[in-house]
Amino acid sequence: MPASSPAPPHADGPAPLPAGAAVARAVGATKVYGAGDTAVRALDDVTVAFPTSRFTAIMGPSGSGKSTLMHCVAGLDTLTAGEAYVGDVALGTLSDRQLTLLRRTQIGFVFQAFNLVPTLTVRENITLALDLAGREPDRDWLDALIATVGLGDRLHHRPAELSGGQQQRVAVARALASRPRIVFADEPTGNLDSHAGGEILGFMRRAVDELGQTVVMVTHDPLATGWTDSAIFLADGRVVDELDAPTPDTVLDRIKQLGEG
Ligand SMILES: Nc1ncnc2c1ncn2[C@@H]1O[C@H](COP(=O)(O)OP(=O)(O)OP(=O)(O)O)[C@@H](O)[C@H]1O
Repeated sequence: MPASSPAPPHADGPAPLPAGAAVARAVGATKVYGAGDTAVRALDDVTVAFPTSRFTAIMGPSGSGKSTLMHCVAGLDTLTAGEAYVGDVALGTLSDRQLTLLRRTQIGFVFQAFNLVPTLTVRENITLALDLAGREPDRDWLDALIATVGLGDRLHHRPAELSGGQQQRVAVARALASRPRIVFADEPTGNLDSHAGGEILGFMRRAVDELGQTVVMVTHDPLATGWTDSAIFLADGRVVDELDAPTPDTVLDRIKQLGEG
């Protein structure tokens, strides 16, 4: 696949952002679930930015607010206070319909469960969202994706005929098919063995390096963080640390320090 400059969003989308600009960000993000004695402050004044064409990990102990942060920045959940932005659009100003449209056109999702449609082929799964939106896939982009996924000979298979790792590669290709501005991955390797997990992480790394994608991944796994450009650490709903060019060793050290702190 040819190397390319940072991927402009799909032709229907907004103008490309300058290099280093934040594709998505949260400013003073606070999320409280419930009320009164049982209220849970899942996010407590979080300010973070996810720069374009970077692979960022969100780490932290169970219950620290990782998924909540991702869901609020991706427009799947709303904040109690503060604001989340995709590009320069403040999500809190959008109607439900506008939010759905923004998610559909600008954001890709990968979840721990692969969520493929069992009756469709690999190729149909990859282009499903585009087909539903009546949009023509960008052929060169799709070819590059399919080559990167390495499933060119499986395009007419159904998900049940693939291994878990292969199914997740299809799910990642599906998330990238519409050339979203940003891809959010929630524990994408959680259901995979370390070999298949490494393949998925390598694939997302290539999507960032070669296709200019922006990827944000929630993970518990220090090994997975080694594939990313930076790691943000949450604890009790707050950002407590950030690490550039993380390695499994530096991440483990940091987790240990945070645990002792
Ligand atoms: N819908 C909800 N209603 C009430 N409380 C919630 C809801 N979703 C999350 N929480 C609470 O908010 C806090 C943060 O949860 P969140 O799922 O964001 O953490 P996490 O870091 O992603 O955890 P894990 O690693 O276990 O997935 C937790 O205390 C959780 O119990």
